[in-house]
Amino acid sequence: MRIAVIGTGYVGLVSGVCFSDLGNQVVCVDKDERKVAMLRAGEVPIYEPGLKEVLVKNAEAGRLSFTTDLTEAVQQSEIIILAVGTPSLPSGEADLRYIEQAARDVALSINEYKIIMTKSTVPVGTNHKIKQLVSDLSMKPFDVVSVPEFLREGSAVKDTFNPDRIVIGTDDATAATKIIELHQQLTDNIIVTDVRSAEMIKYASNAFLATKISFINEIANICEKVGADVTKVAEGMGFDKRIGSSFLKAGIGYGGSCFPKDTQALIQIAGNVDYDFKLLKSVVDVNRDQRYSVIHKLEAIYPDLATRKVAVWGLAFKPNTDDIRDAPAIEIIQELVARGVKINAYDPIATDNFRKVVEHENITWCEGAMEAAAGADALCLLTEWPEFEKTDLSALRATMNNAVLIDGRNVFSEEELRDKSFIYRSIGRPNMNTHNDLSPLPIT
Ligand SMILES: NC(=O)c1ccc[n+]([C@@H]2O[C@H](COP(=O)([O-])OP(=O)(O)OC[C@H]3O[C@@H](n4cnc5c(N)ncnc54)[C@H](O)[C@@H]3O)[C@@H](O)[C@H]2O)c1
Ligand SMILES: O=c1ccn([C@@H]2O[C@H](COP(=O)(O)OP(=O)(O)O[C@H]3O[C@H](CO)[C@@H](O)[C@H](O)[C@H]3O)[C@@H](O)[C@H]2O)c(=O)[nH]1
Repeated sequence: MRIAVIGTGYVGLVSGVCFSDLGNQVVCVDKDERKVAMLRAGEVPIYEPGLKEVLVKNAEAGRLSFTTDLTEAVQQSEIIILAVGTPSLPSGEADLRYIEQAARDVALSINEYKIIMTKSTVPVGTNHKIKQLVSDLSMKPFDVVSVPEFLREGSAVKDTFNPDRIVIGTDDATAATKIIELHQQLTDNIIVTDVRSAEMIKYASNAFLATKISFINEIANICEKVGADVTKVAEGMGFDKRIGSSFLKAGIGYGGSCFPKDTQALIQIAGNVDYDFKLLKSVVDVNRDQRYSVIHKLEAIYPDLATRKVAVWGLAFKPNTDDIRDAPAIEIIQELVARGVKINAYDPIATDNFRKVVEHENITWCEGAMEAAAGADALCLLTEWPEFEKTDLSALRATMNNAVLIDGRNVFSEEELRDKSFIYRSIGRPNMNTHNDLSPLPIT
């Protein structure tokens, strides 16, 4: 099939690469000339493991190309995939200006029958609006199909080639057949629904996963007070197939370009039809508070926190990505800096992106983990990059001014820390937090 993908963010790029790898002819369109020039040169504008290899392979095979010329791309394709951003407005509602503009651009370019397949996450009813918008501008035949995307950053290639399911929302049987054909090599779990249900499946899925995270974070907070270990609690719960073990990792809360935005949007979608989504509002509140748990733990150790130097390991919202959109590290570092704390920050990949959003004279950007820890009064681990697990804790203790470790992602274990003389705080693991055997060094 001949496919045009509009937007070369995570979703557009990975979809384009996947469909070309399946033998289709794919052209990816972006209005950002810099991105298109990079992609044409075989460079990938985002850090996503495995993406570059498969992109270059398909580009060299002549199945995948990149352009800024939307009209030509649309005219030569049968299927047009909309994969542009739908960020949050200040109200929390999804900002539909990019998807509406892309739909208009497509409408003005249609020369013959097209299937417009929306992969962007859009509020319920948006695909009907897109249909209206296109038919207002074009007399040519077309169908609009909602195919929400479920990939995760950091494992986007694997997720796209091995999806748990494909959801196809359409009212048209012919379009459904064509889109099923496009995906049938990927999975047998293809669910065809009406358009509104497909749109809702995406929001409901993200809201449910966010709920699991806020739930386990609240359990963690109670564990700290009653003397239980949340990692054991989550393990014990996860063996129950009805609960499942995934998305039960307690920490400093969820971030990223999707959960914060999509939970807010669903609250708004509900509000627009006079439904007060109380549960999801609490999920969002819990998540906001959870980010501050790191600061509360620091304050409990250092009443004079403002005079201290704190190392931060991890700036990206999760490991294996350079994406810092709504990363918990942003709010945590901004709050510490506002209090006068000096920060040594380090991330293996995301520092350049982070500096575009947070810049302050009290922040020193470091090239390595040990460099960041040198002379610090405390170290906060905010992203569980694999390299942090391999830390030589004796060397870490020796380089820090005070051996205080706040582990926001429960990376280290009690065994590893025994006899290392750290004051150690993690999330929901009270035994370690009060363990006298750790013989903490006196704080200077
Ligand atoms: N990032 C994810 O992991 C993920 C996963 C599932 C779903 N989604 C959803 O997919 C959508 C895209 O997210 P993303 O993170 O991949 O995108 P992004 O915001 O990183 O990139 C969007 C791209 O679209 C381009 N663009 C915007 N308007 C255009 C137009 N009219 N013509 C050509 N190009 C245009 C922009 O220049 C940009 O490069 C969002 O709705 C998001 O919620 C994202
Ligand atoms: O047990 C867990 C799992 C995740 N997180 C955090 O949750 C956030 C999101 O993680 P993840 O879901 O792995 O990454 P995303 O790339 O944001 O993917 C989510 O958002 C995408 C965009 O909608 C969807 O496509 C995916 O299915 C959905 O998992 C990150 O900050 C994680 O640190 C936790 O705190 N605990």
